[in-house]
Amino acid sequence: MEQHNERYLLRTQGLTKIFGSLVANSGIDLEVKPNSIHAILGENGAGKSTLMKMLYGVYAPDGGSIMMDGQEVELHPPTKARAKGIGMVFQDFRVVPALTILDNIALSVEKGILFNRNKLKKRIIDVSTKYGLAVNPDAYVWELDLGQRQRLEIVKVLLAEHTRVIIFDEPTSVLVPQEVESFLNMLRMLRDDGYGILLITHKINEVLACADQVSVLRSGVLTYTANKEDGLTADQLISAMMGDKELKIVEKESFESSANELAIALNAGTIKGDYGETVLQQVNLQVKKGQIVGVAGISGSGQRELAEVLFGLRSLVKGTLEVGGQSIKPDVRAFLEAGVSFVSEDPIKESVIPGFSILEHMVLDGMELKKKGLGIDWKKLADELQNSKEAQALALASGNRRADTLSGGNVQRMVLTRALIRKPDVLIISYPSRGLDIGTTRTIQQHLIQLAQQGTAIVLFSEDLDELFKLSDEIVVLAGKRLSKPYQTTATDVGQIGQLMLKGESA
Ligand SMILES: Nc1ncnc2c1ncn2[C@@H]1O[C@H](COP(=O)(O)OP(=O)(O)OP(=O)(O)O)[C@@H](O)[C@H]1O
Repeated sequence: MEQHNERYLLRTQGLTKIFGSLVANSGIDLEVKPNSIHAILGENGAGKSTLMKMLYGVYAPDGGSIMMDGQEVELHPPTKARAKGIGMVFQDFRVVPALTILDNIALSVEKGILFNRNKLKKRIIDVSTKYGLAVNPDAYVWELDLGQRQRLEIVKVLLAEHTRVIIFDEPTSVLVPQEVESFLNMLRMLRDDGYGILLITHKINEVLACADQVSVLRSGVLTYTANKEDGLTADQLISAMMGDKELKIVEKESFESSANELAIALNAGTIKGDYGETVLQQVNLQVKKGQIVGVAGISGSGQRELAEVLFGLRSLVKGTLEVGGQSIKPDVRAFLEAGVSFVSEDPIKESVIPGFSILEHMVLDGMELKKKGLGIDWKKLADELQNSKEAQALALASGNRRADTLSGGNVQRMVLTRALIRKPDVLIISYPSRGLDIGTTRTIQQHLIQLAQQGTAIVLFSEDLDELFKLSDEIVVLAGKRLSKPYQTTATDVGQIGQLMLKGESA
């Protein structure tokens, strides 16, 4: 990396961004130093992504200035930011699935198609080995799981010519717990090599583990900055983020089902993946009314395919599926009518129509339509949504907001509200707290517990073992194309479930 002698690599003064009547960032003063990891914390919608997008040149600021090398710079559009040495690893990866890793990187770092394949391949291997990133240049991107795709993005940024500031937007939200430690190690290595790192995260333990400096955004204003030498603590950071609001404690009583009524049952199900490969073989899953069954497994063990079968988005190759004691055909309408709700693992990609408002999303598969003459009574729907317990608990934005103007966490709140507002008999929910700030995470967890107490059967997919243990009555584990028998949460522990995740039930 090129050496620079300034005290900072990048500095903003009074940086401001306005969307219509909303001031998303107001008067932000921020410094990125070399050899430093600067974590940015803040609740959903606080303005973190907006700030990062100005630094990466996606948005032009509406006010304030950005300095690099002692001079004011213009970073918009991103080509300018990249030329100045700023790289960004996004949450949604900007890669071409049909191409190999090598070709994807060639597209972004080489000029023209006449690049030297062997030379570039060697550079990819060298940089990925140096930072422990383990990528195979010849692998196709469609074959890669999310963690591998992220490593590709990082290699791309590192191979760009002038990179010295790297922005990571919630990088660990796509990683399984086993990958997080090596990711943090890589960040430390980058820091030690002189890079300035900006890290957006909702996970306080990650901040405590690696940040040299922390800043907190609240409602678009930078309200708090502290350095590692000042002694960072979790309590201090949480109260800087949340102010007087109290962080809820999630509590669950042990599950006792008097009815023993099965709400959803998969019997000897065999499931194929997108490419015709067998993903799960002869698996059984039974969830009673009012019960929460957690599904653990390392990513790519069949979570997505199983969840899709449980909502009629994918057919079984063999076996049967019953909802409320009745067999059901693989058709989403039938599942909705039978009282099943679904939250997919990647709502932004799979469940959101960018030009639609929140309210329009609600009626897509959530709220009952209110008729007015021959049309829909939108006003009545909007009132019903705004007054609903679910929307209020999750502080959902106003119903007329377009989904593509929402922050990532606010999209997740919309999708969760939509699934919960129907008070489903069965809820299939993947990664409920992905992208949510710490306060909202607790709210949704408590809400799921309450929903189960009112009789909803919940199948909970999560990579967060703490969350699975906190919420589930039983945990089942996906490994080696099988689903384990159910383990009572009170009679097992993280160690046993972790072993099962790695080795399956023969372990
Ligand atoms: N393109 C846009 N048009 C209108 N409003 C926007 C746009 N992008 C963001 N906003 C609004 O700006 C505010 C800040 O959003 P931002 O995405 O920066 O928040 P964030 O802190 O990154 O949140 P999260 O933790 O949920 O990702 C939010 O109220 C959001 O709805």
